[in-house]
Amino acid sequence: MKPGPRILIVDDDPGVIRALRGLLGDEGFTTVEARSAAEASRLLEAPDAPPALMLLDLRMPGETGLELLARLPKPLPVPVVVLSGEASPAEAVQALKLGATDFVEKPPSAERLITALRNALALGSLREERERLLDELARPGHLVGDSPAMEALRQLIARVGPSDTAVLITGETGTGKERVAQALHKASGRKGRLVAVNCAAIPATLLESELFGHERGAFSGAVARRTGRVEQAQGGTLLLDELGDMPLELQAKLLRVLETRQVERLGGTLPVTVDVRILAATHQDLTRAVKEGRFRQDLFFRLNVLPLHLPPLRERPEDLLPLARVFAAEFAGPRVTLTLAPGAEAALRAYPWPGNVRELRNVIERLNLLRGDGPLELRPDAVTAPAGTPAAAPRATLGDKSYREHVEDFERDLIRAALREGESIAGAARLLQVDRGNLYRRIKALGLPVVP
Ligand SMILES: Nc1ncnc2c1ncn2[C@@H]1O[C@H](COP(=O)(O)OP(=O)(O)OP(=O)(O)O)[C@@H](O)[C@H]1O
Repeated sequence: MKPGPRILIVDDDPGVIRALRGLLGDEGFTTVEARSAAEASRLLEAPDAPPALMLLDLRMPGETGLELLARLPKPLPVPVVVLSGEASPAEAVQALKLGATDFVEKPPSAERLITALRNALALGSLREERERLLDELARPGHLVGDSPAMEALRQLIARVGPSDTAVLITGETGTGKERVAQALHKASGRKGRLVAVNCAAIPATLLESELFGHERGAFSGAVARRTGRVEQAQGGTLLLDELGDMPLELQAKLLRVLETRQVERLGGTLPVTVDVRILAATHQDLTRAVKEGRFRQDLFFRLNVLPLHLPPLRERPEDLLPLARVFAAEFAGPRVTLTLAPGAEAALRAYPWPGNVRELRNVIERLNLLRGDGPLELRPDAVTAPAGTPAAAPRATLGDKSYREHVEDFERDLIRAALREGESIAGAARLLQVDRGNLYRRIKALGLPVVP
């Protein structure tokens, strides 16, 4: 039989230790014992078999239980249940503040003690799971997902990461292109930073100086010298996001940087040599953009040496649940786990996810906001009326929606039509006679896909 969880009993009274050892043994736990705080810390640090929980007496000669709790790193290395006879309520509160999970009075009833231990162990493993998930998410560029496509992508990134070749990352909006760029930067081992420039969000007139920098007085308003993003990425990686939206003249300048590895600041005389790895991301079909004369063929060839494609989320259903769990860990509290109501997984798989992983993240965030104190349960209706697809949802009557929601619905329909007709953000912005950067921010705020 598999041995039960190891409990570290810390008590200066050998009689108490004996009694607890018997009681816990009967319940299937194994025990390890310490007669002082110093001995307990040694056992906690033992690298081979750390205990799963510490049952700690507060009153001990020498260092007390409270002093030991105060000294241990936070969060505590193992869940702690405190056990004490004459401890005052103030001490109990203090122990809980120092991270103990529960407090049991001596002499404990067997039932109360065992319940406290089981609860503390369950909470400990939930915390561990949550920490593992959060850790996974926090690692820049860590790609969550169990699909064959994601696995292949991880392998490819490990292989091409260390080279200096430019990479073109393609995929629909929200599929994780920026995250892949972070993964590539991490795998490159390059010492410099990853600098990202969103070519659609910056007005075309400012993009050139943003990228290449300018000397003082290069144009009216250039009151001080400014290094561009390319130079800021020196020794690191430059991500050109939404590259399909870069104006043609700038494409020529970018090609020159790729070929010569030198940049010229606006108004500058001497070129600056740069050691920068270029990554580009786009949701647009660049082959079509080349045919239509919106994108330079030579630049396309230069970047397309290493194309990396991210399939839409609807084509990799194996990633849905792992991603949902990671986002649940990100948004919900430590005691909350994501559960699935009957039919929820089928609903996730049936839904087309036009906003891809970003939309799934929004769904989980909304679910967490709406749950109040209740459980985080994903029900099939969580994805039947998503933001940004009112066509699929029944039209609400006037009374159902606020003024703001009506206006936003109208805005969504309008922008979607402009994107269809204009074929890109730049085209839509021209049709609507608005600034491209502002339009881009509105699209994101309304949860719309940036694809026409
Ligand atoms: N495989 C993944 N693992 C973990 N998080 C992911 C993954 N893919 C996407 N995300 C998360 O989903 C969100 C959208 O991803 P990201 O910004 O990388 O998409 P994108 O393709 O660059 O979008 P856009 O084209 O709109 O700029 C981010 O919060 C990102 O961290």
